Amino acid sequence: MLAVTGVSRSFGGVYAVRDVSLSVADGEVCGIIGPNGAGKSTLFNLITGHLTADRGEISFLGHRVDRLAPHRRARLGMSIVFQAARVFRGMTVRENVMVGMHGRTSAGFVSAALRLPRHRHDEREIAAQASSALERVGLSDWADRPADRLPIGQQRALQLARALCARPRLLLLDEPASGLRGQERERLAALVEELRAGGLTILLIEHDVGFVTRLADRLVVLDLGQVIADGPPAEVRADPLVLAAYLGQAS
Ligand SMILES: Nc1ncnc2c1ncn2[C@@H]1O[C@H](COP(=O)(O)OP(=O)(O)OP(=O)(O)O)[C@@H](O)[C@H]1O
Repeated sequence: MLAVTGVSRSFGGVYAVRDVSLSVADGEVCGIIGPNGAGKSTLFNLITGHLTADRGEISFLGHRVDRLAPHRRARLGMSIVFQAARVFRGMTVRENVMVGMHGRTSAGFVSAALRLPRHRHDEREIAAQASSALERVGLSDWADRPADRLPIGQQRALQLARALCARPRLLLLDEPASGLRGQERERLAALVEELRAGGLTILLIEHDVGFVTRLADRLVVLDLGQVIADGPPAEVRADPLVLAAYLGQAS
């Protein structure tokens, strides 16, 4: 589904990502881990299109995407949940999910402004899709409540619902467990497991190695911008190179 081949990116002459290759198969959950400064965020942004590579190729569903803007990659089926994403205040949970879906409907802005029948049909369609996404993430009971009252764990679930509305082929999660503790983390892990069981392909970068080990079919480990291990989580975690890279890391 996704193939990254020989991708490099440097800042001020220093490599953040160097000659990285990895692939994600259909239905797979792939985790990218690595110590601080390893290049995880840079690689994530290269895949989403928020950064461009100096060298290398990125293909998604058979299309070369490495020169495409983020919204064009999104249109092909990449959907991102950003780490720092917030909910919109003053809106309900359902409205938060519906926002952003309007641009994707067939009727468009003019018909929306004039409130033509097609627009009303689209509105119903959008509301139905939002409800189904909220059900998928277990937020149905919260749909009509103010989004900013949600606990942080459920705000993360809301962001997932928003991403699912785009019917992604590949879901990209940026440190989904950050800021979550105990039960909230468990709930999010269970949710990602459910999405995986439903056949969704997921790529996540994560600081919390325990969280990602449990969820991923495969782990790719970066250190100093390069891939130092790639394989099943249990194997990768026992790899001497990986253990050495994490040695002396405080977190
Ligand atoms: N916009 C930038 N300008 C200059 N240097 C950058 C930029 N983005 C990243 N870097 C550098 O590239 C290297 C990799 O950073 P990156 O943020 O990708 O690592 P990371 O693995 O995500 O780290 P962390 O876990 O701390 O978030 C670091 O040395 C960082 O300082």
